[in-house]
Amino acid sequence: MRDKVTGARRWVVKIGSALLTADGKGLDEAAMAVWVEQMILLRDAGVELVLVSSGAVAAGMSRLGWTARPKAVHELQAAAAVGQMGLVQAWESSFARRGRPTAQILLTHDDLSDRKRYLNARSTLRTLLDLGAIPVINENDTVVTDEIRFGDNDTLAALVANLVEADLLVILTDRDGMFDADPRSKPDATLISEARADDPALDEVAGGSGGALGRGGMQTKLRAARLAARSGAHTVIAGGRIDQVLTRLRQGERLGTLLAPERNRHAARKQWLAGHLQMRGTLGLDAGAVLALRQGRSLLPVGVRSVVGNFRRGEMVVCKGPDGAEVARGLVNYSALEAQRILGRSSEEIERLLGYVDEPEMVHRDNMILL
Ligand SMILES: Nc1ncnc2c1ncn2[C@@H]1O[C@H](COP(=O)(O)OP(=O)(O)O)[C@@H](O)[C@H]1O
Ligand SMILES: N[C@@H](CCC(=O)OP(=O)(O)O)C(=O)O
Repeated sequence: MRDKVTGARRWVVKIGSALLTADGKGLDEAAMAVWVEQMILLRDAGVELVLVSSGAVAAGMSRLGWTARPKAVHELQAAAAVGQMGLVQAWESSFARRGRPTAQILLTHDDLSDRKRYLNARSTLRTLLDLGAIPVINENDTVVTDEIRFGDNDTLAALVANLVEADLLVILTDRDGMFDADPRSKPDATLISEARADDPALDEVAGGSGGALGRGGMQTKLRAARLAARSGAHTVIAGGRIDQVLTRLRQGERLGTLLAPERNRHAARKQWLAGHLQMRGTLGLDAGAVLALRQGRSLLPVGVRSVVGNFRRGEMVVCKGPDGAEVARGLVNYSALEAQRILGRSSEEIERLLGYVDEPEMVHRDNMILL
């Protein structure tokens, strides 16, 4: 199963408060530099990386000289605002020393539930990845209210993994992975090396909550693995203090706990597409195209009769049959303008009509859900 780790091309790496703040004594910049070193090597080897970093509240507490985590929300938010400055400063300067730009992204729940903001966040993140920058993400703690908080960054990291369609979510924490019982209360607990994310037996073992600094504990990490699995990502929960942990994971070493999605990436992606993207337009199909789609084939321009809407390449469209009934939904390979020009034509004609060919299909079957 570790080939899923070695072969992963897009990683989301989440580093929790417990690790980042050297048990509450400010940011552990030496440890951060060691992770940066490894992330630089991964990035140079072609792995696209998104970093989800906690630690703003803990870093802020230390900068403000507070020893106990405050209870009042506005105090937590103030600490986060102070701490976030130090947090991004530390990541930025550490990556910059190795010539990699970083980009700060602070997200709230609304940013991921509102379709338009979701797509905006998605295209910005994709652009940053294309540019080779390392996005550093945290929750926008200063503006969230209790009801809409992610609260723990495990959940945020999983939603980010969905957002960028990551292959792998790596959750680094202060334990070596998920144990078959909370190691705080059972020191002889053993590490679970591999499991399926949806295994109900895991609910029992991940019962305890987080430590003094972190929020989630194993429960939110398990939930995160299940959320990430929805878009087909594997999750590794591993010890951030293990020597060269990221590099060794990449090399296939069986470190930490690997949680596998129940469906393969392909099937999971289709299911996830079904619920997550806004429809941008409609393609009207002829009867032959409807039949082809029902047989599991891709939609070719030749079977398209009409184009409605103003969509861009990569956006979601509805495919309707001659009777107006919805047949499928999928990500379209051509913009509405381009689609208008190639509809009813054979794929061989695309180049002559447009001057280039993106794909021979209007909608590829991998990016389509039949209804
Ligand atoms: N089954 C388990 N295996 C490992 N750790 C567990 C388990 N159940 C609870 N924990 C606790 O979860 C803690 C990690 O979560 P948390 O403190 O939220 O860290 P982070 O800041 O990295 O998110 C561990 O220190 C551990 O005490
Ligand atoms: N946004 C918060 C992170 C919340 C939190 O504690 O997360 P985690 O340590 O990952 O369980 C912060 O930066 O302090």
